[in-house]
Amino acid sequence: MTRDEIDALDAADPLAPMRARFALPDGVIYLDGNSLGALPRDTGAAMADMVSRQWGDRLIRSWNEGWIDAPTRLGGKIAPLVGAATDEVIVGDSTSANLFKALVAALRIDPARRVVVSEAGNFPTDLHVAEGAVACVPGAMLKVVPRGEVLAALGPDTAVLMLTHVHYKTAERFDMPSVTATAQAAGAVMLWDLSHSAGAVAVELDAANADLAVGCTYKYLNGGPGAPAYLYVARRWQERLASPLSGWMGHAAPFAFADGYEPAPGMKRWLAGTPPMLAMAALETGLDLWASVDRAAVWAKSAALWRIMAAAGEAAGLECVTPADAAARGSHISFRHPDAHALTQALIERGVIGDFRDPDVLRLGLTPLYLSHRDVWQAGEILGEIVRSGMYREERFGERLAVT
Ligand SMILES: Cc1ncc(COP(=O)(O)O)c(C=O)c1O
Ligand SMILES: Nc1ccccc1C(=O)C[C@H](N)C(=O)O
Repeated sequence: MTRDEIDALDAADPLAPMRARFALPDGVIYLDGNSLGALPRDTGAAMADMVSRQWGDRLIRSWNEGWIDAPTRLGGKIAPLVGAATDEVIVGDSTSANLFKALVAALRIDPARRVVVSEAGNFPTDLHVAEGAVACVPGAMLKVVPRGEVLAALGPDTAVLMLTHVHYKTAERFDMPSVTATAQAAGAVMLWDLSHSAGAVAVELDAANADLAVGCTYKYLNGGPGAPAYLYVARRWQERLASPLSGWMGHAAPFAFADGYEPAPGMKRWLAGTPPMLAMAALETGLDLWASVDRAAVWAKSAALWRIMAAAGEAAGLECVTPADAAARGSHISFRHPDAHALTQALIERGVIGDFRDPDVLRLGLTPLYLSHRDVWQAGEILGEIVRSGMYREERFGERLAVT
């Protein structure tokens, strides 16, 4: 594509005004919003209000002025982004903690079903938490198989199939409706991790008849570092499942201060402790940005940005490990290269921030809310220059960072 064609795409982009809603540093093309989303301009003021007015002035009265309902209110704001009803999503804890709650609850449905099936190479926390969850349920075990074998691994002993919808490394996307149907036909419950999906691609949990889902909010939802995660429980499960982390905020009447636990109706039972209100304030600002956004335009732009970077990678002779079919991938693009770490560092030196995924993947996040077509095109030009010049082989790019 020529630069004029790229500029024409930006001129016609209905999402172009969203760029001004984010505070991005000058001289940086940020292609890591799939790891830590950018800072919305309104977040600072919202947090200042939270600190000085809500906490400082209103003090404990704030719990009755919007705080106590924040987990369900924010869940309701995430719901349309994942194709759920507002009363099927709650915000709280981390994705890891929500995975644990969902897995143990699913393992308790039927004592004859004791196996959690998942994909080798899934995001590590999913597998690590599953290891921990099966250790808490007598007789339970984890079966991790290659991606192409997950459906064949389902059997009469499978309690739950746990998969990440869009793969963190390759961006490969499972077909949610058909995988969910296959798991359920085998008698298993389907648990999706939507961390790389929500805000990046269309997700229709209810239409796919999903059972359980979790996801993080600090990537495409721009909630801030370590922002609270979310949990989805399909309505038909809500009165049948209970959280193994039976804390007082999930009690039917927390302020009755009873000794015995009685789960709250609906999604509130999945809360454990007190919601982190400072973090919730930042997250709510990120979520509110989505209210006015045409989601179909976001999914279409994700695909268009991807094609621009794919063309640049191809021109530079890079091996793309992300599927070309837009329906079979998420919003990021990954290239395999033996010097992927050095390439990532060289890009960062040139102002293009992407990331490296061990052992050999350069991963570039293409967030449609705040990236222009020109940004992605320019990043692609810089990537081509770096590859062709071989400058990434210079010694200074050899040092490994602790957090990549
Ligand atoms: C698929 C997936 N699951 C879970 C997580 C993270 O979980 P947590 O927020 O608990 O660290 C990530 C990324 O951080 C992820 O990519
Ligand atoms: N939470 C983090 C903290 C520090 C550095 C990265 C992360 C990520 O979120 C990584 C991301 N989940 C990934 O798909 O690689």
